[in-house]
Amino acid sequence: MNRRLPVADGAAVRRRAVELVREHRGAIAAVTIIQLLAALASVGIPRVLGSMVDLVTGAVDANTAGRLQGLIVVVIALAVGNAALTGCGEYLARVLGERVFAELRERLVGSAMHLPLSVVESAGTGDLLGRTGRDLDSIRNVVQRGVSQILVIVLTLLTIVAAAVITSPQLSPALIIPLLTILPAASWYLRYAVPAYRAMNAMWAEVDGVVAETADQAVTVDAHGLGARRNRILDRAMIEVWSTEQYALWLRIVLITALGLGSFAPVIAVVAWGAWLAGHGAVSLGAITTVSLYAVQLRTPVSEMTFWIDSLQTAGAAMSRIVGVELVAPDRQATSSTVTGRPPRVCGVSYAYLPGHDVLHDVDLELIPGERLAVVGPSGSGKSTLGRMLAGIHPPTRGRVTVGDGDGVDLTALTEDALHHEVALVTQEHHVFACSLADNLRLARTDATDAELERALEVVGAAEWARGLSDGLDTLVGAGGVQLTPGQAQQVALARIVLMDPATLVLDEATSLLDPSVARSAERSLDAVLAGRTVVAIAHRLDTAAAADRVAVVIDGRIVELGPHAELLAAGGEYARLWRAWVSG
Ligand SMILES: Nc1ncnc2c1ncn2[C@@H]1O[C@H](COP(=O)(O)OP(=O)(O)OP(=O)(O)O)[C@@H](O)[C@H]1O
Repeated sequence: MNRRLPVADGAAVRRRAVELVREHRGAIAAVTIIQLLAALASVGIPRVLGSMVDLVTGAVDANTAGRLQGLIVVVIALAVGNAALTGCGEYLARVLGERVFAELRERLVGSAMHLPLSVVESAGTGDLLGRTGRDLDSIRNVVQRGVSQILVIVLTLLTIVAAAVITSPQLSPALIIPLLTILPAASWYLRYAVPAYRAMNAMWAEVDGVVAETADQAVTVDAHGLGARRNRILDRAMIEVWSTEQYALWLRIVLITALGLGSFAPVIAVVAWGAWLAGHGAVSLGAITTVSLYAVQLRTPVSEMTFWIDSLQTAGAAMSRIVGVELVAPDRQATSSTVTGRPPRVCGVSYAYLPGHDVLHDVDLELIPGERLAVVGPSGSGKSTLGRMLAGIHPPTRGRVTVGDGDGVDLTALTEDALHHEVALVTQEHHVFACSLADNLRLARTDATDAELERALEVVGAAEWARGLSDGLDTLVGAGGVQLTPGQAQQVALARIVLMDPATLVLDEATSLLDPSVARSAERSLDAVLAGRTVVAIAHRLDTAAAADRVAVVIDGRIVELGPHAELLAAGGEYARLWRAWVSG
């Protein structure tokens, strides 16, 4: 079942925006004051030009030329002041925007890193990738530039309207009334655009998910000839994206048309109404010049407003998906970090990936310190799920998995560091991240020294090839760097385990996917890592079980047999049956 990550509602997004404004109120106030001064300088220019018109159309005397020169100097000073203030405001706004965007990005990555695994698995990686990629990109421009631009637009509009009223109360209605026609168009647009953009982003996430999953599982898709089916799924998703994009485009066209009319109408109305008033001697030519220039000045912020209203809607929809990631409730609460004694103990544990569908039923299992326990059973019986419970990856739906003496501490009550010191899971996935070898290893323990990294590589038999790398531990590995072989990648994964130094290890078929020549050296590396630890090996190959101290047989989510290989064989039950089937090939 695919359950998407939550999407925050408008109130939660507004709360987050208010929080951001509060955190950066000093910088926002500085930008606002500077942009307000720039807007005042800008509306001052038409006012002075109007005075110049009045000066030359009025009675000309000996002082007129001198006064004209003085006004020209004022116009130039206002223009220079406006340019300087705008530049300064823009610079401060950009710095602020970059800072806020970086904070948002870090917070999103932090929330994503701590999402419960079960939530990510159920939502699909596409949804999360969409939020950390496309959604973050959609808000980038608005946060980095938009906030200051919107501030400039609002301040410019308010200052122009105020200046028009002050210049000529009779003329200003011709500027204000046509401008107000924009409001119903904008509010109509906002009502329909937000849900449309939200749906569009969700559909894009679907497309991203299908593409990522197909690329990720390319070998399986190829092997089973699933290419055509995957294409059909992608086509269906793209058709839905296309129709939502088309609808959003139609909304945008209506808005652009309305704003275009709304920005042009004041110019015509001011000139026409001004001509009528001037004919009746109610206003001067200078006042008409000033207010007409204001009407022309309005056109730029109004047309820019179209762009930013649209960007704000996309960003608002993206922001609700980004804030949504923070709303996922944690599946654990770290309360205790010190544990001593016993390895994990499973008490009455049941687990359901989907509510009401238990895949483990009331399981009890007590590990003996230092033992090797093999978990065997048919495919789908719940072995891996039990392994994940023992490693503290999923909290049990019912029951407890504890470590330590006495009553024990729930694995889910441990901090991440404390949990990794108690138990770790080794799977077949040995991802090498695109960064230095040292950083790859320090994922396990951030404070490990170079000497400790080298020792960990030594333990897993990787010291020799690591020393041969051009920059040693600082060599870039993974995509774009030195490509490690599957065997080396596994050694890196095992070296991480050495650095974590967990008391118990859960191996989920750790070496079964490697080719036999690699598997032999990998097993040697693995043996070195296992020494001195309690080990739970989830095994497909029953020779692993024969070599273990005890074997747990899992059938239909229950441990039906538990004991040493020889005892279970002699008992002639489920294990004996599995063993006979395995031996006969
Ligand atoms: N992420 C998941 N979401 C939903 N169901 C799951 C998930 N992972 C496993 N299951 C189901 O839980 C049951 C137990 O699966 P599990 O992988 O634990 O079995 P297994 O014994 O390890 O199987 P195998 O030997 O094939 O790996 C199966 O029915 C499986 O389909």
